[in-house]
Amino acid sequence: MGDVQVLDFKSMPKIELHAHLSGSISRQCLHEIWIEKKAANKTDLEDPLIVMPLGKHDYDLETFFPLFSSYIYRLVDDADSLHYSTISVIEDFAKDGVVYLELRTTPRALGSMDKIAYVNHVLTAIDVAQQKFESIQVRLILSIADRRNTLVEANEVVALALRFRDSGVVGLDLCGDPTKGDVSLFTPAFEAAREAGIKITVHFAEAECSASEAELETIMDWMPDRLGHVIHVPESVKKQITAHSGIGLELCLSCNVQAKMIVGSFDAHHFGDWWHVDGPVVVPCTDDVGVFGSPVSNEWALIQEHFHLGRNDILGLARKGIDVIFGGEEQKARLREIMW
Ligand SMILES: CNc1ncnc2c1ncn2[C@@H]1O[C@H](COP(=O)(O)O)[C@@H](O)[C@H]1O
Repeated sequence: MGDVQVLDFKSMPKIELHAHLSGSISRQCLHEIWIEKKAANKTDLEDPLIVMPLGKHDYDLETFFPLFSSYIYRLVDDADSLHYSTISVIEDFAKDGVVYLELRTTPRALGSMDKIAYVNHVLTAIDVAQQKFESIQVRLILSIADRRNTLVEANEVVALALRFRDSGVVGLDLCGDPTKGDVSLFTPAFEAAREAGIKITVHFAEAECSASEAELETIMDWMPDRLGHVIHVPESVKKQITAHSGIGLELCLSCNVQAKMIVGSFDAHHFGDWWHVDGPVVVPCTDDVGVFGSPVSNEWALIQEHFHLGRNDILGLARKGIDVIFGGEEQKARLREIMW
């Protein structure tokens, strides 16, 4: 396909289904929050532009997860910064041409704000942002974000998803450092979610240590609607996925390359194995654009460059993503109208 873009990927109306809220905050936005807090004597953290310099995106799994506990969560730690950063993230996606966004976040208790209030604050910020940036519609997925959580903690997230299901929460996610924990502990929580009709997406085979057949079988038994990353998948499980018509695969190219989660670079990404397979639906996603620095328009440009998809392949693939959103029939109809 050469280096001529077949499409203006920024203008192309796009879907984004795998974006972690705290990892999607731009460094500029973190910097603005820091300036305000510094002036009000509310932080002793260093400037985010020093901690995470602009242009630095080569975080691997060892350096990536501590960014949250050691910095981002300590800066975004109250209602004002949560509100401001959520709106900023949505603005960035809207300006990149995303017309439907499923953000995901881990309910956190922040000072006097409990987890219920956290979800409420994020949903309020989503409402405000949707009014301001009319081209984008946003729904929320709640994450069980630490594989070391207890079943009680996981059940708490399921209860929150149920509580807020009529206010914009559409699904449940399992994420967190793949080198930690035993996912089978969460089976009752995911079974309860499924029985209640909550859509499920799970980080799947992200690292070799989280890709044992036992772990992947456990997750497949939860009957997830979508899988995230899908990297170290043994042949037997690949067959299972292929046979599962309509399962969504949220593939995050830049994240996987930057974090060295795959061997080799973009050309070696498993997007190449999956995008044309009948049955599963591949959706290119950013994961943590604030960290890895590649907006979803750029993910599409990388796909065109490295996998040589033509205009019709790209538009067809982008439209197929509509089938695996969690946002319901009304959103699907809207997207079928506006996507190219
Ligand atoms: C390599 N990619 C990834 N793999 C697994 N978990 C990830 C992730 N990227 C982000 N998170 C999870 O999302 C949280 C931040 O957003 P929220 O505070 O929830 O909005 C992180 O703490 C991590 O648990």
